[in-house]
Amino acid sequence: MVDLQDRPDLLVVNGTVLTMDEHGTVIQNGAVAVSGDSIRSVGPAEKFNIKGAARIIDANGGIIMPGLINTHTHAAMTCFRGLADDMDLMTWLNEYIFPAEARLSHERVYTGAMLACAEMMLSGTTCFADMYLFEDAVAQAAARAGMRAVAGEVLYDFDSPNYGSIDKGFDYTLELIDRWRNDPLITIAVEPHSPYLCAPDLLRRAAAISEEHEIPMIVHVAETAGEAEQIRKTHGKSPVAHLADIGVLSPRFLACHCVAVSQEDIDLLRAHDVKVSHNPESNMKLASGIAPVPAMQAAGLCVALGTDGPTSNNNLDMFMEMDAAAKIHKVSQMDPTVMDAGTVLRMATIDAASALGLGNVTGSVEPGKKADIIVIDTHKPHLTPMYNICSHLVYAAGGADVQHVVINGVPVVDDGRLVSFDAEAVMEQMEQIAAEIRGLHDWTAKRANTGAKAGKE
Ligand SMILES: CSC[C@H]1O[C@@H](n2cnc3c(O)ncnc32)[C@H](O)[C@@H]1O
Ligand SMILES: [Zn+2]
Repeated sequence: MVDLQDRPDLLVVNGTVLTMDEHGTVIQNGAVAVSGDSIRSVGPAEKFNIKGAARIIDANGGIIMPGLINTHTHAAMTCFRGLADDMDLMTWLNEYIFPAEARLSHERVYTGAMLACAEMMLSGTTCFADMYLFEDAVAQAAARAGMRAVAGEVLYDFDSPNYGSIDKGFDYTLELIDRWRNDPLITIAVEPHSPYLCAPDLLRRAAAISEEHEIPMIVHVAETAGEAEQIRKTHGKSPVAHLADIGVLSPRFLACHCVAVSQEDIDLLRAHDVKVSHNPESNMKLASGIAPVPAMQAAGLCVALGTDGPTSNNNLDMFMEMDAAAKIHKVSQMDPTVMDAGTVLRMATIDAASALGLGNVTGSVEPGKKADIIVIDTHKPHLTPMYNICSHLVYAAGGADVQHVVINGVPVVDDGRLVSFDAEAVMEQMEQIAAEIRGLHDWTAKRANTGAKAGKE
């Protein structure tokens, strides 16, 4: 018997536990005991006194595993999902997204982020890293929803609709750090947008804050070849070499995308122990390219997964992201052995936690870690039979198969229903925001994706 002197607050039983610990331990008919916000013990079910638990979650023969971690998104961009698709990054940003974002407010970002939290929790994501405007609203939304989040206000060289000039942007970031310092769910990061929108001085100031407060620094890096070209023209080197030269790379630096990087760039990233967030669906949708992830992993880099914002993906489902990550590199290298399912699962769990500096907090089902746990219902036609758990999770399962979600010891999705807040009310508020956005412009006049040319409309 596992020594459970006190009654656990929660016992998750009757499932296969995929721990994602360093040995890749899988426990058939396992159980996980939770006390307060933390995992107390993990093992075969027969070692637990089931009657002793205050609350029981029955996994019903399914999979008990760590919650998925989305290492790069712009959650509140749910406000603009589907507003503009099928165009390149710069057209999309300059002609559609920036004009729409000029009307953002704290309240709208809060609603957009709440909606994103509902979508993420229902599809098994327990933690996300966010970069956006009015980021205090995102932190408030995540805390209210009961989600773990790493949140950072975007910083760039021009005036922001939130804080105005860059000095105020740094003040805003420092206030966020102060306000959320002891929060159980929220970590603040410093988040300059990218080397193409941030001068070296801004990037150095951000790096100093990251170092002083020991918080992540999250930056878009080498998302497209066009961006790399622009940096080469301005600074005479690649975006990664430029960042290394100005002295801002560190183990706390999370570089998002890293599509347009060379082997020398990869070696530089490794030398500084920089972490990478890979966003394959966004990179495909915006035709940005394919990040050389197998080469990064071969060099020993920690590469995690992220969806990017819900306007460039267009969903926040990490199961779909895992599927895409596993397949895109196979076809690009014409080699089906690259990016196997187990590797991809690590990128969405334990490697993602490490990339965010949360490796001791979350990302695996192990005693002492916070109880961020999901249960997958495998009693479904598309998951029967199950020869290999990792294979099913990456190639066959979807967010809709998530049955239970526990974050920081609190059940937030129960039998497929969100229980931590009223998602219906948030959807109604979002419809009001959308009505105003629709009224801003004749968006459809510019849009190329109506299918009209093909005679579909
Ligand atoms: C990310 S918050 C700041 C700013 O960036 C815009 N943005 C959204 N997605 C992307 C992307 O993939 N690359 C670069 N910039 C992006 C967002 O709309 C905000 O204005
Ligand atoms: Zn992004």
